[in-house]
Amino acid sequence: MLVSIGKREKRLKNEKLLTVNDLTVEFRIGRRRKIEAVAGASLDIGVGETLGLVGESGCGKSTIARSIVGLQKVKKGRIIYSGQDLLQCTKQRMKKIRPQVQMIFQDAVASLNPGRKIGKSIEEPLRVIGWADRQERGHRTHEIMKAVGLDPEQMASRYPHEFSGGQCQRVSLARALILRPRLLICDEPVSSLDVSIQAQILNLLENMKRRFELTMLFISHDLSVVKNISDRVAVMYLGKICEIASSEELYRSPRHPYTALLLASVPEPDTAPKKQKKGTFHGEIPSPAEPPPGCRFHTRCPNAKDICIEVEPELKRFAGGRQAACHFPL
Ligand SMILES: Nc1ncnc2c1ncn2[C@@H]1O[C@H](COP(=O)(O)OP(=O)(O)OP(=O)(O)O)[C@@H](O)[C@H]1O
Repeated sequence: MLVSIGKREKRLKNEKLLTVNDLTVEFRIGRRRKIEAVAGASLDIGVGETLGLVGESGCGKSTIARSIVGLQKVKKGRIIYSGQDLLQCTKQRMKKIRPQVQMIFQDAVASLNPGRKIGKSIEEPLRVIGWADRQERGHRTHEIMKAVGLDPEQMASRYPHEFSGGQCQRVSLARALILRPRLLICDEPVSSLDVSIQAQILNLLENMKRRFELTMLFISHDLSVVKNISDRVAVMYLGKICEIASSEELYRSPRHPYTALLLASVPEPDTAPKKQKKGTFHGEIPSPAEPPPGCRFHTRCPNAKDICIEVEPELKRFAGGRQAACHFPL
């Protein structure tokens, strides 16, 4: 039987596993222009917590995720994992930490080698970190395939093209979990799947979270997906975090006008009684190459005043621990 991570020390829920502090990531566009895809973002995730990260396409969600797993060069900031700054660690230290922080992506099919059998793909991370014993690798592969709902006898020797999108996402989850990570980053893991399959994968993620005592960062542009799976939610706009609150509070009473408009723009299910729309966005998202001064949201904010154009609001903490970066919080 697959042994869960029960032996790990039980930690207090309010202990932070990950703290991202003032993270700034720049991309060079052509020879002269630069964009700040992430502009001083800060967030933290408690041990055993699921933090949702939402925002419109291009706001910097994936760039934060890629920075945490070391796939992205960072200009400035700190990424503290279990008390250690990942941006300052020695190579030796990073070799130990990397297996503990794993990521799954939106396009699971593309993330698999089409010429490699599924069983071998799942086993590969163990080989990479130096597990020499073939039998042990095989055993763990077998067990993790069962855990994610893939029949090892039937499926280990098949190729990715024989699998559906949902099954490929199960395979990438198995590849991530085989290393027994503590932190799992899910970057839009269900966005390309049919709605019925989305529910299955979300349930699987919840089960795996309990079974392996995972801490999760769950990224999606879809607020309804994030709502159910997250304990807390961070909202991002144009490279900045504009609000962080418990999932329940954020959806019940958003404090940042951007969050409120995002929530109002979620389409009602066909069966829901028709309500009057609470508000809609006006204007386009500005280019991250030329972000507006002051509050980056002021060009689209229905409540903007002069100060919003001039002074950038800080991410302030309110009673109950929720945070919002707005001069006139709702
Ligand atoms: N390698 C790159 N080179 C140049 N610009 C990039 C690169 N990667 C991302 N960007 C830009 O950085 C910004 C943030 O991108 P990012 O992918 O992090 O956003 P996102 O919120 O995850 O969006 P999506 O949901 O569409 O993936 C965007 O303007 C994007 O075009």
